[in-house]
Amino acid sequence: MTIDTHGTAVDAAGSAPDAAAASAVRTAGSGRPVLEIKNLSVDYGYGDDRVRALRNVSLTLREGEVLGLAGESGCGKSTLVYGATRLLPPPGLISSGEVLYHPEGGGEPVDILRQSERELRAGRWQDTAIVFQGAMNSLNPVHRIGRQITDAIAAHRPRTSKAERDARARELLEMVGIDPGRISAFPHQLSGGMRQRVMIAMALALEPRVLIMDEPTTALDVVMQRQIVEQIVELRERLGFSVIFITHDVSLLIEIADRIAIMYAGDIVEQGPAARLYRQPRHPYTKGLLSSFPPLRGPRREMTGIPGSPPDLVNLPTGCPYHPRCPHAMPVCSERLPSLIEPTAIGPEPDRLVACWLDEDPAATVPPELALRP
Ligand SMILES: Nc1ncnc2c1ncn2[C@@H]1O[C@H](COP(=O)(O)OP(=O)(O)OP(=O)(O)O)[C@@H](O)[C@H]1O
Repeated sequence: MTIDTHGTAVDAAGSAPDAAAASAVRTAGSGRPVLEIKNLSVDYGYGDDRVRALRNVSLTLREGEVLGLAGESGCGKSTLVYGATRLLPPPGLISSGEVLYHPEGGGEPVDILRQSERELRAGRWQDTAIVFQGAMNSLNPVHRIGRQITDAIAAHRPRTSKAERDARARELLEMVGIDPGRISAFPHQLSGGMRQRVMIAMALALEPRVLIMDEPTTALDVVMQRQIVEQIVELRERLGFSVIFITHDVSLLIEIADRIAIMYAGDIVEQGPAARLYRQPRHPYTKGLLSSFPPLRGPRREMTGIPGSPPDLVNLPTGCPYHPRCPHAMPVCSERLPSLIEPTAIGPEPDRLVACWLDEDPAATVPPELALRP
């Protein structure tokens, strides 16, 4: 057992048995990008009062992977996926960036931010489908669930016959664990978990390559959460789509994600393979998050949480926005914003990016007594 530069215990083989076991059963993606978000910035409102919800965020989703996006409430997780899919509610405004969608078969990527409304509509559901936060409440209460699924299919595939659409709706219900005999049920006749499964069935109706799920299980009890999450993972392995899974519960992501990106105050502060990120979190904020949620399996960790609260996005602190809460803050942290780069202080680590001065410049490491206190 060794202790890394941030004081995290790692075993000699560099493995965390619990998380590694969970990730071993997952299917690895091809590694080819399917969605590339580049330098995306989003503000809500204008002028000095604007909320700087995203600042130059870059993130790549690869074919066939589950990419987890975690961070405290208000850090910009939803804004990132709604911005990337052009579904931002007003007064959200994209001020810069591009979002490249790589079509199946390796054609030229298209920039979603520059597509016409018609092109966007064609791609929605077919290329990228989203299950929104609280989606189960967006089913129409006066229509049977079967009709709501077949309407979604008809809107994109008008040439299909009614019989084909009905058969597909039954198949989709079965796929998400609902008895196809319930096709004539109204939403109020189903439990919350079943309604959420219907929404997932609708999202999968046109076999999208990318499925975005924004806190898909938050409103459900833990048993139902677990069942639905397992189902999504199983469907992903069977159908091969890529998933962006948003949650504030990083422990859940360790179980289901191939890679995890951690957001803080409108930016990504760390990303890497799920098991490695769990075993050896590099950014102090990632460590704080990990100590805020009990692990679902494996040895217990001490739950300490993160002192303080996230910054006001209208008046961000100078330098690294986490420095006022960071137990390792140094003078440089309040002066300059660290870039999201391969951690050089410990030597390059495959597929890991960190935005922290501790990892960027070994010479910047100072004894604790000289560290800047909040
Ligand atoms: N319509 C809006 N008008 C003004 N500010 C907004 C609006 N929507 C979001 N914001 C702000 O943008 C920031 C990012 O919000 P966002 O919902 O993307 O965060 P999140 O990480 O998804 O949070 P949660 O986990 O609570 O959903 C927050 O500070 C929020 O207050």
